[in-house]
Amino acid sequence: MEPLERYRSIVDDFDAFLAACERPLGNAVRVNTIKASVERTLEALAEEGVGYEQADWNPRVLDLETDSPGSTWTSFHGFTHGQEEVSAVPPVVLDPEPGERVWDCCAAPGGKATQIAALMDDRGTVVANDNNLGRISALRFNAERLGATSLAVTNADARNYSLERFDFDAFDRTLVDAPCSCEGTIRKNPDALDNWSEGHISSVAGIQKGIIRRAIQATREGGTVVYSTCTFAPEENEAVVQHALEEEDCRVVDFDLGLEHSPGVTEWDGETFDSSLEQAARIYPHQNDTGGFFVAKLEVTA
Ligand SMILES: C[S@@+](CC[C@H](N)C(=O)[O-])C[C@H]1O[C@@H](n2cnc3c(N)ncnc32)[C@H](O)[C@@H]1O
Repeated sequence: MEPLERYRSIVDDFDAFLAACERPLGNAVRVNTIKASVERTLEALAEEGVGYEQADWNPRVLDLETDSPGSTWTSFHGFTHGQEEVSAVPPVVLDPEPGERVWDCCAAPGGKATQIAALMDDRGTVVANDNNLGRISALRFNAERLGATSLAVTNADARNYSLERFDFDAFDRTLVDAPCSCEGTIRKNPDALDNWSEGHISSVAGIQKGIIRRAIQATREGGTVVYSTCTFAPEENEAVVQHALEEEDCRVVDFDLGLEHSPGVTEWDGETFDSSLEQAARIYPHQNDTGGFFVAKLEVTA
C-alpha cells in the first residue's frame, strides 16, 4: 500500500480509502441484454439458487453471492459477463445510441466493448481494437459468447490508427479505456502494486497521451470521447486530458453518475490543470465499496 501514500493530499478520508483498498471485492457481473433481459436473468439466477444484489446506480450490474460467477448457468449461456462494478461506468458515460459508429480503441478482453454493443441494442458498429494479439483472442471469444454481432475486431496501435479500411471518416463516439498502472485494481488483484514505479507511470502516461490524441482526431465534430483508467495517478488521468485540451480541439463536459465520486483534481505536483477537469470523476474504493476508476468525458469541437 506504500505507493498509495502519495495520494494522501487528494483523497478525502484517506484512512477509509486505505482500509477499503485492503478489502477483497465482491463478485460482480453485468447482465448482457443482447441475450436476456434483466428480468429473465434474475429469474434464471433464482432458479439456480444464486443470490444477487442489484447496483443502485445500474440495474444491469449485479453482485453475485457465489465465489465462481463464471460457472453459473447464466454465465454459461452468456446472460451475464463477469465485470467489476466500476468497470461498467465508462460505457454508460459514453452513452452510445443504436446505429452509431463507436470506436473502443483499447478494447481487449472486451468487457466494455460488449457492454457498448448491448447499450446500442447490438445495432450499429462497434470497432473493438487492441494492439495485443494475445488479448484479441479473449475479445473475440467474449464477443461470440455474448452474441455481440455489431462488433468488428481490429489489431493495431491506437496511436496511429488508420480509418482507411472504413467507408466513413470519423466515429460518433470513442472510448479510450487506457492501459495504465492499475492502482485501482488492488482489491481484485493484491499484487497490483508489486511492480509499481514512478518511471512506469511516466512511460504509460506518454502512451496514454498518444492514444487520447488519436481518439479525438478520429471522432467527428460534436462527437464524444470518454477517457478512463483504473488508476489514481493524476499523471495518467487529469494530466493526460490536459494534454488533449492543449493539443486537440475538444472540451471537458459534465455527466451524471449515480455513484458517489470526487471531482478531478486541478493541481498536482506543481502542475495546474484546467478548471473544467473538476467535471471528471474520481471513483475511490471507499465511496461505493468498488474498485478505483477515473472517467472524463470530452466533446470534440471545431
Ligand atoms: C485497461 S485494458 C482495456 C480493457 C477493456 N477496455 C475491457 O473493458 O475489457 C487496456 C488495453 O489497452 C491495450 N493497449 C495498450 N497499448 C495500446 C495501444 N497503443 N493501442 C491499442 N491498444 C493498446 C492493452 O493491450 C489492453 O488490452
